[in-house]
Amino acid sequence: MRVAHSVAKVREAEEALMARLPEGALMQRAAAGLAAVCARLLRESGRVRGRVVVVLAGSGGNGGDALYAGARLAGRGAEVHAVLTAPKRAHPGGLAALRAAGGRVAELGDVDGAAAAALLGRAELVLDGIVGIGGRGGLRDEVMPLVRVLRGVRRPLVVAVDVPSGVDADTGAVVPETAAAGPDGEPAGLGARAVRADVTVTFGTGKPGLFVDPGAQHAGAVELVDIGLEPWLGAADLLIPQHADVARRLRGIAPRPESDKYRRGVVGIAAGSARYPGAALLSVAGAARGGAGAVRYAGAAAREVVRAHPETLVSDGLPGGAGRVQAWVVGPGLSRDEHAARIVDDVLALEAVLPKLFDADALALVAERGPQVLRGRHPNALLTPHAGEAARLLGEGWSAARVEAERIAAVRELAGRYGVAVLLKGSTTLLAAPGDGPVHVNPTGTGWLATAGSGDVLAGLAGAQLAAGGSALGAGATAAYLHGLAGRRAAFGDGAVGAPITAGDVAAALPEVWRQVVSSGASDGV
Ligand SMILES: NC(=O)C1=CN([C@@H]2O[C@H](COP(=O)(O)OP(=O)(O)OC[C@H]3O[C@@H](n4cnc5c(N)ncnc54)[C@H](OP(=O)(O)O)[C@@H]3O)[C@@H](O)[C@H]2O)[C@@H](O)CC1
Ligand SMILES: Nc1ncnc2c1ncn2[C@@H]1O[C@H](COP(=O)(O)OP(=O)(O)O)[C@@H](O)[C@H]1O
Ligand SMILES: [K+]
Repeated sequence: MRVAHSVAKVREAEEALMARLPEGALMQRAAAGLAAVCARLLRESGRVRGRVVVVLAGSGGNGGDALYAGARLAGRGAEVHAVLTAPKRAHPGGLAALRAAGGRVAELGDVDGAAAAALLGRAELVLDGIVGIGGRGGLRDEVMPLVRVLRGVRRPLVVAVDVPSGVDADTGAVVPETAAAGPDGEPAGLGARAVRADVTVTFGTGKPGLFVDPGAQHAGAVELVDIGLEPWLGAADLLIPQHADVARRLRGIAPRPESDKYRRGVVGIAAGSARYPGAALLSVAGAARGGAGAVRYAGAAAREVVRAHPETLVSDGLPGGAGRVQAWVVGPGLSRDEHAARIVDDVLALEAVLPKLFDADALALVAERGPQVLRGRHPNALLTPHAGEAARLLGEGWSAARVEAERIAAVRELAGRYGVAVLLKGSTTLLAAPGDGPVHVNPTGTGWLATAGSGDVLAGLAGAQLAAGGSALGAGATAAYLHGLAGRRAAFGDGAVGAPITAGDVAAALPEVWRQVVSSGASDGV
């Protein structure tokens, strides 16, 4: 399990630890770890000696880390150039160390467009130490010309110090660039007021913004440097499961000699309608490969379902009359007509403790009825909205865009308000349960999953995991993890190039990624 802590918790832990250490010791630990990662990255394509490293150093501790790390790399023979983005306030110790090691220093004002392009064009590695956890808002105007040049040059390896400068360390939010041209007449930027890194070397613990889009896209691969904060950190705010965590659960629900299909769990699917029969097939496809012993289908697409999945137990009535199940999935392709409303109300009338997953049209119907139909009544329910559905559930003041910009806050608010577990889908999928516990971030997935019906497969898969047992949060996190891996497997195969996939391809890839996770579960794989 990877973890992340809020900036406030990191600051508290740093203070507690610093009080026990000689002045500057913590920054030296950070800089040593940072330099070691940079040296390793440089050695992947040769030696450290003679390589051109550019350090972008701001005025705070983040710039200090970057300058000290630059000094260490210069000490190993790299040609290190620092650009001070706030020259009068650059970290004095770091600056002295870099100079003493033979590094060259320029001020931001001396490095205009052409000079910046020439310098960054020669760089093989750029250390982004403009701003770290002390950053507020997107990068300021004075550093944007440099950041735009960095974006434009033949890409050197960009290593962000602690967090990519301009990314909100707590939320992952970035400030988009305005469409207008920059102050020096440089072309209008298309990206964000933030650095885009290949690798982020973060200190002490992960920061939430490194794992949640759009911050995650700016962070690249995240490497943790241990500076001894752990004993002072307290509970994590974010958990990021890895192969080993998911493998443990999958091993736990694997069939045993005494298993039969009922003991493994039966998942019920109330999905599809005369208008959208496909959603029923895709939910059943996800459920059938999702780890339950059997799938019951109740609804208008019974005939199509049994033709495509002959192993399914089908009926065309309401879920309550379909026979015993260990978890119901309701919503994909259901429509929002009176009959759909009857189906949702029928599921809401089932035994309170029975796990129930609400997706798609069922979420719209739940939103109409209000949080009180779930809160305090269905402790094992799971909602699986995308951003638009989440905004509808949250109501006034929320839009899909706001949910996407404030995903962590949105998923927490939903779980709190409805009193149930919530899986918020999107480019970063998050899960939360009611209360102050950590939010789970799904680290798998690919943009190729943004294809019609892939959410239906996820709903079926998550329902099967619910039927197999355990908490709604655990079932949802496992389903999201497998679904993301299956999407990658279907889109990329064994290679690095993705291709379009269908939702059916995602379901078909599930057994393979299941095996992959369980067999490699001893090591952290993502
Ligand atoms: N504490 C420790 O023991 C350890 C800390 N460590 C390291 O220190 C980092 C935290 O250092 P920090 O607190 O000095 O803040 P930091 O991230 O450098 O930023 C502050 C500066 O940025 C500026 N600035 C702000 N927003 C901006 C913007 N949008 N665009 C541009 N500039 C902006 C702001 O300017 P001001 O508002 O003052 O004008 C101020 O000068 C942490 O991430 C880690 O790397 C490690 O060494 C481990 C030990
Ligand atoms: N940009 C993206 N990157 C990664 N995964 C994505 C992205 N966009 C969508 N997804 C995933 O694809 C699935 C889409 O589900 P959903 O929005 O319900 O679509 P549908 O209703 O068509 O099935 C979800 O699992 C979601 O997390
Ligand atoms: K940084």
